[in-house]
Amino acid sequence: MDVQIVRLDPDLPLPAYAHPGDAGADLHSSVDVTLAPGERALVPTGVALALPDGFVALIHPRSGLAVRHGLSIVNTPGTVDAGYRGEIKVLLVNHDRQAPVSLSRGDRIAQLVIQRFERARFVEVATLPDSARGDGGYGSTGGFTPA
Ligand SMILES: O=c1ccn([C@H]2C[C@H](O)[C@@H](COP(=O)(O)OP(=O)(O)OP(=O)(O)O)O2)c(=O)[nH]1
Ligand SMILES: [Mg+2]
Repeated sequence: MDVQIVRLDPDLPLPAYAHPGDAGADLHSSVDVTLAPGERALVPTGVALALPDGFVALIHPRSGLAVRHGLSIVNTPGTVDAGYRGEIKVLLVNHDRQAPVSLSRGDRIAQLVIQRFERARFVEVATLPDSARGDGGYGSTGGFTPA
């Protein structure tokens, strides 16, 4: 599928899939930034998209940065609406308790997953149909015993 993209920062690479079959295209930081433990920052990526109607782009964290540095995204997954024409930004957070995380311009900081979605027409009813789960949730099926 073609998706129109504008490079707001001419020297940065476009988002790219690392391997055939990957769901996420990596987004690059357009700035150098250091996050202290617990700190968050809205990091620009230097690109803007025009998604076709019926599609959404979700901004997911990268697992390697999460494992190695405790780096995640506050509002994960971030939602990029089809009608949004502004710069895509990533709200990074450093969850590490001790170490700051330094990112350089050009680093791959997050990944963009483009999906189709359904638009609901909310039909109000007095009662919902029965289901096997009912209102059970939040661990109703059991969990695990921590070691
Ligand atoms: O991580 C994100 C989340 C959002 N956006 C952009 C695209 C999205 O279409 C727009 C609005 O996002 P969202 O709906 O999550 O934010 P909101 O707080 O509801 O703001 P608004 O009132 O503008 O919808 O901001 C990003 O660039 N990165
Ligand atoms: Mg919104």
